[in-house]
Amino acid sequence: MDITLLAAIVIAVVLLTVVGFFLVRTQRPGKPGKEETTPEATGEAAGATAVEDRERDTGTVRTPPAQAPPATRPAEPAEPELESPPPSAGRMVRLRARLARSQSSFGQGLLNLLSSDSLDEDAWEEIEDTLITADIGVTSASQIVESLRTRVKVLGTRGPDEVRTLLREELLAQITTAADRTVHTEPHGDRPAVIMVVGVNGTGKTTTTGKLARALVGDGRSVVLGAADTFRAAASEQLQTWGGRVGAPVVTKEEGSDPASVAFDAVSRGIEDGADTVIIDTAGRLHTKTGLMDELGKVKRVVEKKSQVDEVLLVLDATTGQNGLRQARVFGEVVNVTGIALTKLDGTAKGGIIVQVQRELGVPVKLVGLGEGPDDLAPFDPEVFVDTILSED
Ligand SMILES: Nc1nc2c(ncn2[C@@H]2O[C@H](COP(=O)(O)OP(=O)(O)OP(=O)(O)O)[C@@H](O)[C@H]2O)c(=O)[nH]1
Repeated sequence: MDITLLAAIVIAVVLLTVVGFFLVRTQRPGKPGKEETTPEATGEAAGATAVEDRERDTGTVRTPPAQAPPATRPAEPAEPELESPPPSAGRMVRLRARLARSQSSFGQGLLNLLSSDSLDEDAWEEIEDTLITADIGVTSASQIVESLRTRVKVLGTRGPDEVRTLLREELLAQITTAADRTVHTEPHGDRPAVIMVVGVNGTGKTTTTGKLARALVGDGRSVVLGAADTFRAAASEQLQTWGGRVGAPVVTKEEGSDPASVAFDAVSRGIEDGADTVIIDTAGRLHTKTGLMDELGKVKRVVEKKSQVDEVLLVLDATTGQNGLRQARVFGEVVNVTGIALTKLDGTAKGGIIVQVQRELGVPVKLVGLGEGPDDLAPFDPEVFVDTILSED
């Protein structure tokens, strides 16, 4: 055999052996190697890299990849049943027992003094002191006493009914103002009415916002709530609970967000939804903190870019007396308060604050809080108030 032919055969055999060895290796199962990478896997990795790049570029929050649905779905949580709150009309009459409990000692004290056998100087002074102790204010107290002295003299006799009638008229003359007590909740055109709820810490703003929303729903209105108290996370949760119970959507943002932006979004949502009323709960702030008061002014100005503000309700705690008046003055300067919601009237005998706050601020008390229950907020009715504190039962 030719030596060249032999060499060619040997080389061919060696080549076939080497190729055969590699072919067998690649078909054998073993550890995942580079050659095992699937196109899908490569695509996923490329996709992930693209997402990461986008995130790096835009700083957006990453959304977790969609999970494959489980074979059997867990049961949907049951929708909470919506409550049907009672309408707002006649609430003060329903809550008169609360009012009688807290205020009637004041009324009865006055009636007893006026009915005493001799109405001498000391007695008149005591009547004036009783009125001042009830936070009615010095000016109003002396006006009431002056007028009563004159009328008692003219009347001559002082039977219990006459005394009651006199006192009723004098108290009503001090409480009734020409100002309108309507809470302006009616939408105008395609825009909802906008109500801002303001006040110092702990007066009951969030509670009043929630109670008012309930009362409006009870009156057949649709309401959107704005949790612009972004300072206290619990306030937003509290409001969501109030809203959830009556099906009122609550616009919120994370703690520390700009309250003006929450308020703006809440009004936008109200317009989109065609809601009747938007109520914005704001953070409690001390009237002495200029920065915080400026922030409140900003919230109102930002809302006004979207819609007029129909009502600014100042929430005052009836138990804080004179301090409440100081707060009212400063808030009035910053946001043009249109009405007072006087809370915790069930917890104090100093209902006379109603007279003083209206006189000082020239703004009517529109709502009164008479308890911690969800429906313990009532439109203020001066006649029911006076009749209750002068009633014998
Ligand atoms: N007895 C009584 N308690 C009330 C009334 N209104 C509110 N409260 C209570 O007052 C407390 C404070 O109420 P909130 O609504 O949290 O007060 P807030 O003004 O929103 O508080 P901040 O957000 O901290 O400023 C709660 O315990 C309420 O239940 C009322 O009319 N009567």
